[in-house]
Amino acid sequence: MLETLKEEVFKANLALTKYELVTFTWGNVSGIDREKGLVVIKPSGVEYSEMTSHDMVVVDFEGQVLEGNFKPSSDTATHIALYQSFPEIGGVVHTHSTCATSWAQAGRPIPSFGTTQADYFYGEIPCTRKMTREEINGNYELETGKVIIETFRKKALDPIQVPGVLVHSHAPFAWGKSPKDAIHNAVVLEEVAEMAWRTLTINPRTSPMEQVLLDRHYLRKHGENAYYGQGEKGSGIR
Ligand SMILES: O=C(CO)[C@@H](O)[C@@H](O)COP(=O)(O)O
Repeated sequence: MLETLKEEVFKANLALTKYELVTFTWGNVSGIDREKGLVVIKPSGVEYSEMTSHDMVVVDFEGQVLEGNFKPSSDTATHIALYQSFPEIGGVVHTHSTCATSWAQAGRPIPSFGTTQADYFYGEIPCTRKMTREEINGNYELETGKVIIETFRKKALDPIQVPGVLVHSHAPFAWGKSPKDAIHNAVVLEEVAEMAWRTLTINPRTSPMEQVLLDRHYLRKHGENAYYGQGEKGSGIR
């Protein structure tokens, strides 16, 4: 079942190690088949070096395992909540990458200080509120998804324009049109988290970049008038 998507999700999970976004098994990637309404996700706690594409787990929107020899990632309910609320996304990544996680632990959004971030995120990378005791002791992973969605709704953010978030006291989630695209955004998120930290170390009073520069960089790579790269006008960066 869903062999192509399994291969795609497996390769994306391996990319987490290639880009040094995970320690041990602290991360997961999933992909969705929107037509079938099924999600393919990494098995929980299985070493990346031992994993094969056949170990990927197929779940439905209720989190029921339809195929797979392993239990799905412990974060499956968060991934499903994001797929349900953000209908345009096709892949989700969760990591505990060092710099992005440090911002999440500090409970601070990552300001848009420069064009590296502006090329991928149309503004700051938000941080959720702290989760309540009831949320943590309840259906924790589902509630994690809900607090992300609440953050985007309250700030009126478009998940396509801002393809990632920091979960307070936890770590980042990123997403994209596909599992590969989500990995791309997770890599950028970690890079800009480190750059922002260093920027504030050099100058604690650094202000966010000018809106005109943010617009110029984001919009030349995304949207109908995008012109960056080799594709047709409007095809965007990837
Ligand atoms: O945050 C955590 C654990 O606290 C998980 O995201 C991480 O360890 C990955 O778990 P899975 O192997 O995907 O179940």
